Amino acid sequence: MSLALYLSFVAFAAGVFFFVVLPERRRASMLPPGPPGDPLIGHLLRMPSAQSPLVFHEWSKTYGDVMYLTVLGRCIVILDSYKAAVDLLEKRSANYSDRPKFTLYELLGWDPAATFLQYGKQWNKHRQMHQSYLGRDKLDDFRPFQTQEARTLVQNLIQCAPEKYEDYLSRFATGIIAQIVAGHRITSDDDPYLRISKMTFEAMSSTGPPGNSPLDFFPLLQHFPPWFPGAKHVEVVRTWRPTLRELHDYPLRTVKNQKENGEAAPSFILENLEKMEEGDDEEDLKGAAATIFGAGELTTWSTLSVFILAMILHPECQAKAQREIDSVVGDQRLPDFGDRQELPFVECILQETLRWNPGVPLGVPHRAMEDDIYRGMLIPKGTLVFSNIKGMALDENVYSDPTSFHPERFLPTPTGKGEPHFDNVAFGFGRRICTGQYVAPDTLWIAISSILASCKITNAVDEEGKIIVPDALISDGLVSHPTDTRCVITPRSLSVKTLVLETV
Ligand code: HEM
Repeated sequence: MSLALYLSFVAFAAGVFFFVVLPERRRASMLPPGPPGDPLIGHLLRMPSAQSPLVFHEWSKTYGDVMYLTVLGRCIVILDSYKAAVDLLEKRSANYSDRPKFTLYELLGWDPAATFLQYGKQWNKHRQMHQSYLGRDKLDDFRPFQTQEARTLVQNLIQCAPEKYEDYLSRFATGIIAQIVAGHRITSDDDPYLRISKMTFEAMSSTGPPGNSPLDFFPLLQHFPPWFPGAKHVEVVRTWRPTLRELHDYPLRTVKNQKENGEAAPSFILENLEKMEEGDDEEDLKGAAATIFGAGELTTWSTLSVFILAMILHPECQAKAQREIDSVVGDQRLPDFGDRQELPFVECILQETLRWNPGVPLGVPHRAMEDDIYRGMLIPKGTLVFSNIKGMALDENVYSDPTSFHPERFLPTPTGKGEPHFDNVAFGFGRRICTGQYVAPDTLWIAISSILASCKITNAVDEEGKIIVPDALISDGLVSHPTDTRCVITPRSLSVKTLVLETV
């Protein structure tokens, strides 16, 4: 080898070392702490297969509230404290308001959907549509039908067989969303919205949470046959896409017809149809409406199921809330929104339900648009940032005895512990915060207060007469749902039963 060649080789090696290896090492040394991973695949084999929010929370006790993982080269940060989530997702929202690309969900037909759209013009348009219809100033418009649906819910609960309770809780959630989106009131079991929403639920159950399938990691797999390893979701897409498209098409088609016939009730779709201008794409309205179904239904239903589970396991809380309702509302009527301020313990039950088992325990991932430095740690561009909402609920620095269901924690001291309400955590953070953040608590409150006022929730018994105590287990997935809510729901008294059945 000539000297010149040798020197060029040394110069090249030194260049690589100083300009590539050293900066990479320096970057790697600045990454947030996390459990050790494997070469190339990172934490793929170490990712929890179940109850990931709880496992991440345990890991955070060793690695801190900003924890770093990688899976097949994809960087992931888990935020396990409210402070870190606010510091990054709210205070630095200009950098953290993007979402990763959810290839499987897009192919399934969730396109365009505000929840999954990347940060930009189209997301902004959808967000504006949601905010202007679901804003705090619109709550009074929804309260009459929320109240009516809550009355129907208790009528159904006290008359149906126990195995139908979950169906009626789900129907209540669908009923509210159908009213918001399409001005439609559900009155029969074979309502098209019930059918579409049931099928949508089945579709989502067969895919798992967004961003988790091999298609999301390797989008090219969409072009492979379903038998190819990792491409089985191609078949799932084929099976379920028509259902998802029906969820997009049916509401707009129906409201348009009603509008032409002068029969359309006020709704999200009607308001936006009337605002539509030349050149506006109907697909945007379809997507924005379907997203309200997708994001608002299961979350509301699951939270109500958590409430039922809590009441089965904590009859003392149920009795205390009922005493409060009796003293404020009496037994001649059911609670309405005008009573909310006077019922602090019912409010605590709502907050504790949101905290004890948050509906969306790992949030929906945000995506860092540029490199960022936080507390001296590097969060690389492209990192998926998860808020561990469940972890925040279990933060012992904020909530005493956090695994217990203890609504009094929110009451001011000395009666309670003055701990912070959970509705500023449960709905996420920053510019991507849930657009149902105002309407959802109202829906939940009127359902919870109506159930407490009129129903007694007790343990079911098995064939041998033994009391069934459900495990407080929660399903995995984007939205978590109690796995066992077996109970018996009866009217609190004969007079309440008459009142409920006569109230429309
Ligand atoms: C108990 C009920 C609910 C819970 C716990 C919940 C929770 C959440 C959470 C944690 C997020 C992610 C926020 C983030 O990225 O930081 C979210 C997003 C979203 N939620 Fe909800 N939600 C509920 C009900 C609703 C309802 C009733 C609606 C509509 C009426 C709704 C519409 C949305 C939408 C559109 C997004 C995506 C926002 C975006 O990406 O810009 N949610 N929700």
